[in-house]
This record gives sequence, C-alpha cells and structure tokens, in this order.
Amino acid sequence: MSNKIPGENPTLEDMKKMKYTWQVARESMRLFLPIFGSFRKAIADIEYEGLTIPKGWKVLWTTYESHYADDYFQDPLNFNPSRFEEPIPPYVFLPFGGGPRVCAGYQLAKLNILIFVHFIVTHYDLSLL
Ligand code: HEM
Repeated sequence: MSNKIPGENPTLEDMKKMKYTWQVARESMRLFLPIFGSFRKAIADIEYEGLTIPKGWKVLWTTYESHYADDYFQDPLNFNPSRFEEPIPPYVFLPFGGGPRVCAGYQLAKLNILIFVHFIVTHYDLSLL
C-alpha cells in the first residue's frame, strides 16, 4: 500500500493488493482451523473405501487431515505463508468449506480480516515478549 498519506484509510483497491497479508491469513487458518468441519447427510447409499454409508446417515467432514497432509503442504507444521503463492488443489484447504454450501460470507470475511490486519499493523508496535 504505497502512495498513501500516513493515516489515510485504505480503499477496496488497496485491499486487493494485500496479497501477502491474505497468504498470512490463509496460512493461519490452515494451521489453526477456524471451524473443525461440518456435517452432511448422505442422500444416497455411498460406497467409500470398502464401506457403505447408508442413505440418511450424517457424515462429518473435517479439515484436520488435508490441512496437515504433507502430500499437499510440505513441512505442514511449519508456518510458511509463501506456500500460498502456488495454487492449492480443490477441496484441500477448506476454512470456508467448499462446494455448493461454501461459506456465503467468504468475501466479507476476507475483507474484514484484511482491514483488521491493516489497522493492527499501522496502529500498534508489536514485539515478542
Ligand atoms: C473467518 C470467518 C468465517 C469462516 C472461517 C467461515 C466458515 C464457514 C464454513 C466452513 C462454512 C461451511 C459450513 C458447511 O459447509 O457446512 C460456512 C458457511 C456459511 N457462512 Fe461462513 N465463515 C466465516 C464468516 C462468515 C461471515 C462474515 C458470514 C456472513 C456475513 C458467513 C455466512 C455464512 C453462511 C450464510 C453460511 C451457510 C452457507 C450455506 O449453507 O449455503 N460466514 N462458513
């Protein structure tokens, strides 16, 4: 966000340039899941890895497995926002869920996170205790 007068509020266009901040936010949500998962109801019998999930059963999908899988995230316990420079395969990184019931507030949440981080880093001096 260069070319700004100190204290001037960021615009939507500025927010779109906060790519690294969004990488930091995504890496934070990869390691510290905001939501552990959610439920789905099987609308038909489903065969999965030799098991049958009968129609009507509730299924819990979770994010733990893929968020910490080293097939997708090299050195998965390491906090490394730069990993989000590369595209992530679909349905691997799911802090907002995915598919038809993906979080309806995703864009608003993203904007809020970027605005929040902007004001934290511009209004406070942070230091490690
Ligand atoms: C960091 C902030 C947020 C996170 C991590 C988050 C996460 C999620 C997740 C994982 C789901 C999917 C649940 C599922 O598949 O069963 C979801 C659904 C939903 N979220 Fe969010 N959410 C956030 C913020 C928001 C905000 C700000 C709003 C609205 C202003 C919102 C509105 C919704 C709605 C309406 C659904 C249901 C969508 C549907 O079932 O069709 N969320 N959210």
